[in-house]
This record gives sequence, C-alpha cells and structure tokens, in this order.
Amino acid sequence: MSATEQQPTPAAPPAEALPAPSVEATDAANTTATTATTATPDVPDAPEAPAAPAATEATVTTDAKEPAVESTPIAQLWALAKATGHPEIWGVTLADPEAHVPTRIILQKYLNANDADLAKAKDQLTKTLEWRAKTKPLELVTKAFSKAKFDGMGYVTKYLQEGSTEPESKEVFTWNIYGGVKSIDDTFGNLEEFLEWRVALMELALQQLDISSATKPITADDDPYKMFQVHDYKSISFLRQSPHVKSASAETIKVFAQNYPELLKEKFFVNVPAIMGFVYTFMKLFVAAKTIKKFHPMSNGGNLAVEFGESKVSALGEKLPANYGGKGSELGEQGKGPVLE
Ligand code: HEM
Repeated sequence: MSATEQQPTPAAPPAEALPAPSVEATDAANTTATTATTATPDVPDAPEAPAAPAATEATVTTDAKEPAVESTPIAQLWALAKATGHPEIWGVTLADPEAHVPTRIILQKYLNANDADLAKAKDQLTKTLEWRAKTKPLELVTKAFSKAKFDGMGYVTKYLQEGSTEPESKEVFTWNIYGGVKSIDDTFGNLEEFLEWRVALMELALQQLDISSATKPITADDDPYKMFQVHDYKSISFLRQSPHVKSASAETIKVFAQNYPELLKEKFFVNVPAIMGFVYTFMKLFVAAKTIKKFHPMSNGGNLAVEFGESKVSALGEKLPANYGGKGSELGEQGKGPVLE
C-alpha cells in the first residue's frame, strides 16, 4: 500500500484541547493495544492480560494414561471459548477450529494481536466473549438509531474485483464522517448510545468482510480479512474540543482495541486542518507503534483515491466518491450504515 503520510504540522498541545486523553489502546477494528508506558490508568489494559502461566503452555498433555496429545494455542483458545459459553464472535458461530476455518481465523487473530503470547490472547478472547454476551452487538445491527443524531455519519462500502472470489480481491471500508456531525453534544453526549451506533457500524463492516465463508486459514503475516477505515473531519469546528468528544473517542478506542483486534488494514484521517496536527501527535502517544504505521493523516480528502493503487481490486480509487478523488457515487448512495429512524 502506497499510502503517503502527510504529517500535520505538530504544535504544542494545549492539554485541555486534546481529545481522548488517557487511552492506552488504539482504535479498533483494529489492532493491538499498545504497551506504551505513557498510558494513563483509566483505560485498563485493553488486551493486556493478567499474569498467567499459560504463555509457556504451547503444548500440554491430557490424561496420563493416554499418549501425550499436543494442545496447540488455537486448540487452547477454542477450549476457552467453549468454556466461556458465548457462541459467536463477529457473527461467526464458533465451532471446532480443526474443521471450521472461520473460527480458526478469528482465534488466530487473537494470537496475532498479542504477538503469539497465549496468556494475553486468552485474556483478550475471554473479555471479548464476555463483552459480546453483555452488549449483544448482533442485535445492534437491526436496532434503529436516531436520524437526528447519526444521519450521514457512518457508512460501510465494499468493492470487489470482478471474476475473483478470493478474500484478497475484496476491499471493505468503514467511513466515519465525524465532520458531518450536526451537534457534537447531541451525538456524543450519550456515550452508551454513541458507542452502540459505532459498534453497529463495525458489525455491518464485519458482515461485508464475511469471515463466515472463509476457506483458507490466516497466518501471523498473511491475513486478508482486514478493512480500511476513514475518518473525515471536514467542516467540523475544532475551536472547542468538547468533553463529550474526549470521552466518546477514548471509550470507543478502548472498546474497539479490546473487542475487534487485527481488523484494520490502513486508517486515513482526511480533511484534518494543519492547525489540528497536535491532536494527531497527541493521539499517537496512546497507540501501539504497530498501529501507528497504519495511520495516514491527510489535509485534503480529495487525495484519498490515489492511495489505493496496490489493491487487488483494480481501479479501486476510482470507485470512491468524487469528494475523495474517485468517480463513484456519494457515500449516501453507495454506502450502508446502521438503521436510522
Ligand atoms: C471534534 C473533532 C473530532 C471528533 C468528533 C473525533 C472523533 C473521534 C472518535 C469518536 C474516535 C474513536 C474511534 C472511532 O470512532 O473509530 C476518534 C479517534 C481518533 N481520532 Fe478523532 N475526532 C476529532 C478530531 C480529531 C483530529 C483533528 C484528529 C487528527 C488527525 C483525530 C485523530 C484521531 C485518531 C488518531 C484517533 C484514534 C483512532 C484509532 O485508534 O483507530 N481526531 N476520533
């Protein structure tokens, strides 16, 4: 991917103007939580795990009378998932990963997100399953959200390479048009409601990624089941950083880092005025280095389309809406978002 980072001009951040303070992990959809020592404590250890012995248990034996049976990290994660009881992750009904590739892919992502540290992967998987049991993200996909608060703010788009069914030949985008917010206080003021809407958008994107129909496992280095994300900050007033924005972004980043690991391909922050470069500089303090490499701030959203020249979907950039440099229809026409009423 040939993304060109345009670093906004950094400036000294006035502490009170910074969004999302105290965030240890990165957004979501995404990623590996950082272990940066700069993190402050109110966002607990996203995928960090409590000390546990399992990291050394790459193999374990079962009944002493039986011949030693190797239990792989994937098998151990599967055993854990079964014991936890919640039946699905990202809409995939979990089943024995020996026979069920989609489950194997998801469990492998938890290992990848934790650099193969099994104890940490187990901890993150447990937390995800508990969170899904409590939050019921699949129900949020059909829930109707307030049109007044969320209209025009989030879309999912999908682009396919004609004639190919390979996962590499499909690109899924989530678009967060935070610049389109009508009232920051209304949209971000009810944190639970905002988070539900944001989760609904993410689950819609996961449906398009369609891990359920995967037939080829992923590895630590080769995983096509990831998506692009775009934040568009066009026209937003940056003059006053609302405390609602701070808490909404902090909580979203935390929840997503915990529950949607290894789903981000690249993330673009477009139409970021140069004067707001400090926000980006600040946010990076709380994001894992591995994830920062995937971030691309751009002052002009119209340049977005040229970033996708290496995609297996040919002429991908042209398929984007015109305001992002493509020739495609507007997001409102080609994209799909959470249900609104
Ligand atoms: C008032 C303006 C802003 C609003 C409403 C806003 C909103 C948000 C929200 C809700 C998130 C949570 C993650 C998500 O939804 O995917 C987020 C994350 C983030 N925002 Fe903003 N933001 C604003 C300004 C900015 C600016 C000016 C920048 C500079 C580039 C920026 C960079 C970031 C970064 C780097 C993240 C972390 C993303 C991640 O970890 O994946 N934000 N923002």
